Amino acid sequence: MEKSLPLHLCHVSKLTLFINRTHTLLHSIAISFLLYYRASFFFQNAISATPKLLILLPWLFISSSELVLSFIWLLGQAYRWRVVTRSVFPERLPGDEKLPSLDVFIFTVDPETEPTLAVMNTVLSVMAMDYPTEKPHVYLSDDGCSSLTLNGLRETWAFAKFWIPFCRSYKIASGCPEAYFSGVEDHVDSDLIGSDEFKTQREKIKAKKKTSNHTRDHPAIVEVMMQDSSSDAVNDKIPLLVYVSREKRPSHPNQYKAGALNVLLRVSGVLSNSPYFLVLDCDMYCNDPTAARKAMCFHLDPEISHSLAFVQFPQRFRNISKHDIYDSRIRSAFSVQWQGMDGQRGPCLSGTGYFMKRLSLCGNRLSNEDADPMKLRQAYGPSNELVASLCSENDKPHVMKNGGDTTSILEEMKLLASCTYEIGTKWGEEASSVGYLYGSVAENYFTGFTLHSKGWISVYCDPPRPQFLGCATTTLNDCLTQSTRWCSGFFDVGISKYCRFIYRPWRVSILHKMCYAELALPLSFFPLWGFATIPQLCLINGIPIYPKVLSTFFVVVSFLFLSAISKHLYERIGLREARFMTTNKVEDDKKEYLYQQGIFDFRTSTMFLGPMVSVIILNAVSFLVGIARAIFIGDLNKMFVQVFISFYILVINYPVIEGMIIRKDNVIKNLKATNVVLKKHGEEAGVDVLACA
Ligand SMILES: O=c1ccn([C@@H]2O[C@H](COP(=O)(O)OP(=O)(O)O[C@H]3O[C@H](CO)[C@@H](O)[C@H](O)[C@H]3O)[C@@H](O)[C@H]2O)c(=O)[nH]1
Ligand SMILES: [Mn+2]
Repeated sequence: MEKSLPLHLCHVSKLTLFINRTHTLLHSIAISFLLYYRASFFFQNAISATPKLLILLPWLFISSSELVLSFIWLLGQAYRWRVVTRSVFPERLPGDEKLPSLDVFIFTVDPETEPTLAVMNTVLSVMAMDYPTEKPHVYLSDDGCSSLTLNGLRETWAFAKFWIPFCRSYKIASGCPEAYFSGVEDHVDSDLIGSDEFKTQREKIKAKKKTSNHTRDHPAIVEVMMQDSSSDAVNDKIPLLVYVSREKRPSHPNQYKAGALNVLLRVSGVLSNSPYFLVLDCDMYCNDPTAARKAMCFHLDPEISHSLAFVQFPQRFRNISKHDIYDSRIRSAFSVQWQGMDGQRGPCLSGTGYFMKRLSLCGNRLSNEDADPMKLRQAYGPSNELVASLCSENDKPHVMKNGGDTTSILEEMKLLASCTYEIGTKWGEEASSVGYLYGSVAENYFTGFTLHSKGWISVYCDPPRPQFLGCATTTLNDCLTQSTRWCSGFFDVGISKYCRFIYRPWRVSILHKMCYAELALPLSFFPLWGFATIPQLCLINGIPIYPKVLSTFFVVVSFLFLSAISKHLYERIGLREARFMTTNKVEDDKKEYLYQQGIFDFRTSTMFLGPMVSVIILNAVSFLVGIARAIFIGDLNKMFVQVFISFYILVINYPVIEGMIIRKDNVIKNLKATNVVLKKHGEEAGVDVLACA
């Protein structure tokens, strides 16, 4: 009886479905009216007199902006079409002995920006997961090849022998020591911290830290930490822990995280070969020991298991402030888009916090007739051990435990982690089924996308307690660096032959295609620039480009504005709470203070600040000109929408204006400097513009 109960349920809220679809319908009717209004202008002008270029050009620009925005909006509706949520029942899983073994991959690259202590906390948190003692195997990939990280891992191994039995015995809610002990800092003796002894100790540690290798030219290093088989009580056993630093040579491209992922796929293949693996960024500790069991509720469900590639958990962050001024929690992705995609073939691969089926990346095509060792070697490389692991039954105990030859296995793993191993093989090759794909800095998006194209599905699991907690980017500079990397990564894929609409178009539904296309095509810059400059320049020059107040089309424009804003607020507030430049995870007290207080930190490059400041100056000028026109010429009726747009842009950018004019702190230095430079350059141009008006 118990067995027939489902392991998970999928809910579709009828109310949300109704609201979303009605909104889509009404909004698209209004858009059609607006497009009709624009088209009729060109039509009338074409048959009447020849329109002046000065009027035609802005109309053309604003019409194309509206067209592009409508297209983006239309793509975005795919997320709203069928939003699903899921619940899981880990207590209904089969007994511990029937659970599959699980490899865990953790990645770190630089001990300077990714503090070793935080990485070790992540390692311990997964080692302490509530999963049968011998089944998880934890691998740490260190792309920085730092002795600090390796020594840290050795220490962690020693500490784990005490920590993990403690967590198991007392059912500690989070296996991350830092999270568990936080609060203890309050009791730290401040006299001790001020003492000379403390200072000398700190300097010693600092000096030790500097001895880290951190090089881009080194051989592979692999170290396996495991208990001897004679170990005592079950509760005292701890998972296998492996340190891997792949070989790096300046002459060989390292393929960033995708390269590191493929090395761990191979190394773990010969050592533990678990049928599933969990991928975590170094800052994402496991916040709920039952996370793996929750994922198994999907992977072990016979109904979907054969086609399920991965279970994605949302990225949640431990350092989000009340105001969250930079939207560091990435609400649209994890609260709207992924749920919407889950109603189709499944969410995107988010890079961290997911449980992947090994078969989907290694050996998808391995039907019996294909399992020719020669062919396998061509695809997977020369390692016999690896080919054997591909052919063997999954879930086998790892080789070393069975008394295998330790040295030869270590040598094999070093071969698998060498930078020449992939030459001539199919690793990372586009459209092969071998490993993570190269060619985009957003390896997660690219790989997830091709998995979906090959017919695999994914599910999104978002339980109330965050399963994994990471460190969000909390400075403007980091947020901009991160989104630039993502956009260029997505765009690389979007404009390649892997464009969602042309790559294997028959494999996925039109709605799922639309979701992927919406992410891959960063077109919003075009309407954004259009709306931030065209109505304003026209206002300054006295050219009306929107309907008069209280005309029929004015109602259409107002409806579109209110409909867009209210839907946005409903989703964000009402509903629920090209080089891989890694983000900084060091908590800087001053920056952290600003973020927590909701104070914008403008210490970023003028490349980002320049456009922002110019737009604000333009909108301020056009708003003032608009008001002056209303008073002296009395044409507010014709110009109302344009005056309103300028005003609205100024209101939503208030923090920048505050930084430019009111604030005196040094955090806004760059902004002030940009402002001064722009003013100087703008003065002459500004005179010209005003002269035209
Ligand atoms: O050459 C590299 C570069 C990065 N990393 C690791 O990749 C992870 C993600 O890097 P981070 O700087 O934190 O980037 P984020 O923007 O936070 O990462 C998101 O976006 C990436 C794709 O751009 C995905 O790979 C990540 O999983 C996803 O969390 C970190 O653990 C790094 O240590 C490596 O192992 N090797
Ligand atoms: Mn990160």
